[in-house]
Amino acid sequence: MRPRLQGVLRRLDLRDQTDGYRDAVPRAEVDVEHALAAVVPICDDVRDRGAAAVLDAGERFDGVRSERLRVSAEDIEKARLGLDPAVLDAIDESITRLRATCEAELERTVSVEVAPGALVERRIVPMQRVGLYVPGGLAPLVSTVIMNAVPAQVAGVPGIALASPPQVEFGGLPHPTILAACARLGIDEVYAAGGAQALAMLAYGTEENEPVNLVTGPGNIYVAAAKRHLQGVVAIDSEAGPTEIAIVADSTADPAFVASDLISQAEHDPMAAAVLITDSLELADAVDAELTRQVPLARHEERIRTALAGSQSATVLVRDTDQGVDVANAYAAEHLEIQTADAPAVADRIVNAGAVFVGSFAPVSLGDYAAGSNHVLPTAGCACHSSGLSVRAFVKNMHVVTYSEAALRDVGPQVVTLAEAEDLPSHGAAVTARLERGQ
Ligand SMILES: NC(=O)c1ccc[n+]([C@@H]2O[C@H](COP(=O)([O-])OP(=O)(O)OC[C@H]3O[C@@H](n4cnc5c(N)ncnc54)[C@H](O)[C@@H]3O)[C@@H](O)[C@H]2O)c1
Ligand SMILES: N[C@H](CO)Cc1c[nH]c[nH+]1
Ligand SMILES: [Zn+2]
Repeated sequence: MRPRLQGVLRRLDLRDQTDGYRDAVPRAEVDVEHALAAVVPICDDVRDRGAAAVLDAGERFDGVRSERLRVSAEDIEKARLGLDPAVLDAIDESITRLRATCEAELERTVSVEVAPGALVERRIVPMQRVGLYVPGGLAPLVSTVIMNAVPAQVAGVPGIALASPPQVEFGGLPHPTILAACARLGIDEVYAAGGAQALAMLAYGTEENEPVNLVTGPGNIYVAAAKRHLQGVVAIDSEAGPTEIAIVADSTADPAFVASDLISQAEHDPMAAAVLITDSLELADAVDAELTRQVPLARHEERIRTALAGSQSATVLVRDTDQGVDVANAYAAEHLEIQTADAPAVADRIVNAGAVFVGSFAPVSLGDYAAGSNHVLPTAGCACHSSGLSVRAFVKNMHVVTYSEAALRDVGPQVVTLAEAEDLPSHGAAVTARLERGQ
């Protein structure tokens, strides 16, 4: 049965509402919390049985049993040689732009002399070993290799492992374009593993692979749930689950652009969310007409129809752009486009979004591939507390404290006083012992 195509997007009228937007905005019926029930036993099985459990889960969910988890150097090289030169050029452009952003964003070591001879340095150190996840269920997301790997490399991470689902048509290997992108970036530790089992493999380690300190990358609802479950065993970047696009648009927006951008992200997953927030009934009608025209022309029409007809997608009617901004901030979309008069001023008022795309000529698709921004972004409202992937995810801050004897003598009495106030006199004694020795 075909999913409902009622005016393409259902309408939610919030024009009379003045608060409570967080509960009113569209959300998927199945969320990360629900998916945990499927994911926890998979992760536990990988923790307990190692590589065999990863291969079993691959057979069950990806329909193919890989010969082995680690992809051989020969298979990576074969994929590199088979890559279309035009795709290679596009990969290189994407790498160059993202690298420029990452290099500028990398924080430097800061040294502060808080008193004479009293030095506190904030040293930036890279994570030592990270696991990058690249989706491959519905589409081989070669661009996600770039979005994960470039910030890790700019941060100086010495150990990088990457996992992507085994593909039936490639004999249980990840998609060859993904392998070719790995070759281009010099990543040689690649595993044919997808979903929760891949993340558990990276987090716990198996007889085939060493565990990592951090797992990054996007994926479907099961990948997002696995990240929530494994957080603590490893660090994660954010819960970057099924794609979302919200567009704040007024009567000045071009309905054909708005519709094509909604469709572009609905193309990812039947669970993808596409939300138009507008104060213009005329625009809402015109976007529906454009969706009706454009959706049947799309290659992944069924997936798009399902996403647009789902409870997670809607047109939200608002009184004016000010209310639109409030609704957008309450929704905290992964991607937020602003297609209004004076879009930069409206964008300045956005505080919750994974990434913001300003004006008619910055579609989300640009950011997906080659804007120089990162496309691994928090979903399901997590943009209220989490950030998109960047070099910052791949480094730690470490304070390094160096005091001379005179500098310790200077502040020592205060340390002793505070230690006494906390009823921890041995703390104070560790300082007094030094001060008495030097007298
Ligand atoms: N937020 C972001 O930054 C971002 C970026 C790119 C893509 N995405 C999202 O990534 C997702 C890619 O999804 P995908 O499915 O194509 O690839 P995927 O690689 O994320 O997921 C495929 C894996 O899902 C697992 N799986 C499938 N059905 C399962 C089930 N019933 N129970 C347990 N595990 C199951 C399988 O192990 C399979 O290997 C899309 O939702 C897309 O919107 C998000
Ligand atoms: N829109 C996705 C982020 O949600 C990223 C992507 C990769 N390829 C195409 N799009
Ligand atoms: Zn996309």
